[in-house]
Amino acid sequence: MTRGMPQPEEEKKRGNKEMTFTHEELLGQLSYLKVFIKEVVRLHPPAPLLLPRESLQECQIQGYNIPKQTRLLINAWAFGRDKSYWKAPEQFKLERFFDTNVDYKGKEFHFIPFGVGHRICPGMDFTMVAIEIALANLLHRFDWSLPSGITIEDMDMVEHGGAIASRK
Ligand code: HEM
Repeated sequence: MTRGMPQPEEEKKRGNKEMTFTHEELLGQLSYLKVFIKEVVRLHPPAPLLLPRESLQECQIQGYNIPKQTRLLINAWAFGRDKSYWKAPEQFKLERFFDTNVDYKGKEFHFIPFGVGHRICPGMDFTMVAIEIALANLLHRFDWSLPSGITIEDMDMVEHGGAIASRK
């Protein structure tokens, strides 16, 4: 048991006897949750095009001439689904993160849901902890199921394009 977790008596009252974990089990589940959140932001970065940038001077990138003051959008959504970096990129697969250090902190350019470089999102660490706490509480406190008659296949997670990701 960890501090803050409901005590067995409390669990019994709620008729929820199976919800007590050893410290190791809890840590295992929390690492699983972290990887789960990583996979969500890989496939669905909340700011798919990051923030717009502007070139300060004329330059050439891969043979393309980029004039001064060109507005540049970086498609982080596409990087997260690039076949040359991710195996079966369209699949939601937690395993892809199990034995690797690939992270969203701006070192790997194919995984940049919070941007990269000196304008990287300063709220990144706060956000990831906040999502983890909120999700852990929702999962712990409620029994989740789809409404009757609805299957996973019926859930359409397709997003509409735009500055902020939301479902179509
Ligand atoms: C899921 C949550 C969030 C996502 C996906 C996100 C993502 C981003 C992205 C992609 C950028 C642009 C980085 C770039 O262009 O390289 C950014 C910038 C920024 N974010 Fe976040 N963000 C999140 C939450 C937050 C929170 C909670 C805060 C504040 C507490 C925050 C504060 C900022 C600020 C101030 C910038 C501008 C940084 C700069 O231009 O120097 N963000 N964020």
